[in-house]
Amino acid sequence: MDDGVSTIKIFDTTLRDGEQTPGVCLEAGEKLEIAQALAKLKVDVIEAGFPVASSGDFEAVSLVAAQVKGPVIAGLARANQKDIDMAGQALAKAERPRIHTFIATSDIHLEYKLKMSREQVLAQAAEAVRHARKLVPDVEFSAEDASRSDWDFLCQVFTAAIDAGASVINIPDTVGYTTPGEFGTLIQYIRTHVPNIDQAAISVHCHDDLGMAVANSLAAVLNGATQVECTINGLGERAGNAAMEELVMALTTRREYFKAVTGIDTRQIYRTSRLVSTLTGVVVAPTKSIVGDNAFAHESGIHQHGVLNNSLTYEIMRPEAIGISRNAIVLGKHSGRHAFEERLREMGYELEAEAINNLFVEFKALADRKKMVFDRDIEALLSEKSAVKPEWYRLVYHNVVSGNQTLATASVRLETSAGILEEASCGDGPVDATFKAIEKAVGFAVNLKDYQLKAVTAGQDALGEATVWVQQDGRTFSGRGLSTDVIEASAKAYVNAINKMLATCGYPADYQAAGGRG
Ligand SMILES: CC(=O)SCCNC(=O)CCNC(=O)[C@H](O)C(C)(C)COP(=O)(O)OP(=O)(O)OC[C@H]1O[C@@H](n2cnc3c(N)ncnc32)[C@H](O)[C@@H]1OP(=O)(O)O
Ligand SMILES: CC(C)C(=O)C(=O)O
Repeated sequence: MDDGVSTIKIFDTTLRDGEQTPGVCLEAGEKLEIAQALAKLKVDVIEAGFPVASSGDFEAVSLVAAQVKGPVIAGLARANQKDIDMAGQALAKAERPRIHTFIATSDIHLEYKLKMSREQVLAQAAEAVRHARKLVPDVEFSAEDASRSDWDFLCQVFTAAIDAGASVINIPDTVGYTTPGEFGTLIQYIRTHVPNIDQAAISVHCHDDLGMAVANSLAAVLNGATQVECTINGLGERAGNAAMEELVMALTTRREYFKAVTGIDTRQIYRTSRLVSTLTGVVVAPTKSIVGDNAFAHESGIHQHGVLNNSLTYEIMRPEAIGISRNAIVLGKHSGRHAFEERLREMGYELEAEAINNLFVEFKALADRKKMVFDRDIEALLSEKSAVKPEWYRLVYHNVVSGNQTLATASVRLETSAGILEEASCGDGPVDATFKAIEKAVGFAVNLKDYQLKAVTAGQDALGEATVWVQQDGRTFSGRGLSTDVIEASAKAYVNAINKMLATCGYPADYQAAGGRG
């Protein structure tokens, strides 16, 4: 604490707990891209994954550890030697590695899940921290399901973990069960009943099952927690985690109340939210606080009147504070490179000259098809470029004949390293016909789980953004496509999802057995 104002560390777990959102699966390259955005946002800790979970996650944590500088890079590990060793290896190249080890402390988890006694859990927690400390100097210990644990046992476990060398003790509300008043009291209890608490930082990790993850985290801050764990857009297991943008903007907007600051560059919030939404395929609800489309929109006359006179009448923060520009210059096909570059800078992007040149070419192509190019269009172009695209297949051409009296018929041409594939198919509407033609071209059955289409901005000439989810080996992969032609956007999204699926799972076994065709 300094002048009564505490500094709250932001521990971002978008890449670990956020990836536990059903249907989300990020490749190593996608995790790296999000981690780089998080570093720009100036989070204090990036939990990059759970290295023992899969070779893909091990690779992702290693990549982030090697390439992302600035924040502490953490890897999760159960309280056992194998997990901790794997985490240590994955973090080997990190500037500032942290092993985050955990074990449950609630009786319900001990009895039904771990089948361990309290004494065993206590000993295993201490042993795990001791072992992790042999590998890295910074170890975080979490007592899973802390909020439903016996408070005195919890304090014993934390005391042992700190004695064993934990630098951070984390108090998760794993199942989103607690309430702000109760959680604040628990933090106070831990502060007064763990004798060596001064040797460790207090962290909290709240879930949103009852919609109180952010409120509970803030109650913890008011009671002495100095690290909060959270995710972009509130992603996470079940109903998700505390949303970083909400926590940070609550602390920023109500600074006089919380008497706390973070090191976050809030102007990076909006673009990070968009990037995470694009790469995870999880759409942000329009009414979502801070980053939803409606967060700064005013529908009713009385509100509009007030905002026109002074935005403070109905806005408690400025959209510019999170990186949304209110009066953006609208760019069009007559706009030049200077205006385009200036707009990118205002939007918080710092791109290399070559990247700007490439983007400018795409911007001009879009401006030819669309009267006005808005910030959201530019973001969409940027996020499409950013999405990792292992290009097994590339859509070169598509054509559809469709109508209310005609059976929709589509033909597609795909390029692969082995040459050109062309196929045609009928279907139940133009999108179905196109997907069927693509499926015939690649030569294996694709398990389509979901499909979504939305306009990026308003107007008949708006860019259409298609998202497609496909499944293979029990895993879900999302693909995204962008075009003013919604069938083309859909076809691109389908091909992108197939490419991502192949990058992780390889070709389906029956396809390989049949000799393939790509
Ligand atoms: C609250 C949280 O969010 S915790 C993080 C949750 N995230 C995940 O589980 C995602 C990644 N998980 C995985 O990929 C797999 O579950 C793995 C690789 C970790 C383990 O897979 P498996 O070996 O097949 O075990 P499975 O998941 O079925 O069961 C978990 C095992 O870990 C044990 N376990 C669970 N938590 C812990 C812990 N914190 N410390 C030590 N052991 C634990 C369980 O008792 C069970 O042991 P058992 O196999 O001897 O019965
Ligand atoms: C591993 C811990 C911190 C966790 O994710 C939880 O308890 O929800």
